[in-house]
Amino acid sequence: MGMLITKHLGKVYGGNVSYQALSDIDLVIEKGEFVGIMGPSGSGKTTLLNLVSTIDSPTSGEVLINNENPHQLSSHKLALFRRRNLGFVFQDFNLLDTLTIGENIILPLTLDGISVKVMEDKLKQVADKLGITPILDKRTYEVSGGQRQRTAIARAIIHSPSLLLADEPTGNLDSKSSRDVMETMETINQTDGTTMMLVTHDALAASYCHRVVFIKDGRLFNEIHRGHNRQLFFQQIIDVLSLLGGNAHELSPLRVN
Ligand SMILES: Nc1ncnc2c1ncn2[C@@H]1O[C@H](COP(=O)(O)OP(=O)(O)OP(=O)(O)O)[C@@H](O)[C@H]1O
Repeated sequence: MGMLITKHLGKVYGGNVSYQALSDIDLVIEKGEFVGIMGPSGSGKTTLLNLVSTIDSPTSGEVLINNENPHQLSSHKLALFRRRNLGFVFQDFNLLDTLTIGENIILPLTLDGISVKVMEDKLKQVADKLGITPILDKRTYEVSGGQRQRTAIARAIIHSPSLLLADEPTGNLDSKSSRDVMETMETINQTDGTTMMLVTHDALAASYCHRVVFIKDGRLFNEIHRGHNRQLFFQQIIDVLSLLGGNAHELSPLRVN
């Protein structure tokens, strides 16, 4: 039984000319799996992420998370569902500059009316796990890009979501910080068993996943599984990307493994 299941999921964007961005996506992600979604620009990756994260609604098919279809919930219940089940990590970190690193991390808990003592304990735990304890009192503009992204990951996991969704988490990072961030995500996946779905153009980032699913023209194209060798997986990812085609600039963020 999958933790995340999409059944015949489809999205047509309306407007003057309607556009079929996703068609018939059947995807099962098991509890504890770490799955990457890749594909050329415009293939529908963000659309898929938006449907799973409930930011947008499907025009056909359904999404089940922990056996529940969030798109059928009332807006109040949906807000609770998101807060309890989902964590989000974005390319541009989405941190608030007026708050410290620590305040940014506990922000989701303040919405749930949790006591200060419990918040402080959780903050300590998560900051230790992510190696950002020394910077908790700094402002977001006083720390590096990698530290900002680790802060964003800390914020995304502080409420122990069952599904962590990441949209190009290494998109604004150099290769060393990308590696740090992906190693952090890998550790969280292994130690907490958090299920993860990551949309990325970055083959290095994708090589940390257990499985990479490729989308082309809004449809599932292929998927490959990682064995024990991440370097080999990286090469296999590059091979599928070249098969998929796309413009040269889409492959430019590739980093050597
Ligand atoms: N709100 C919208 N209205 C109309 N068309 C849209 C909308 N959002 C996306 N599209 C179209 O749907 C297709 C899929 O877009 P999507 O953003 O999901 O692709 P992507 O694979 O994430 O691309 P990229 O890698 O460039 O971010 C594209 O052709 C895009 O132009």
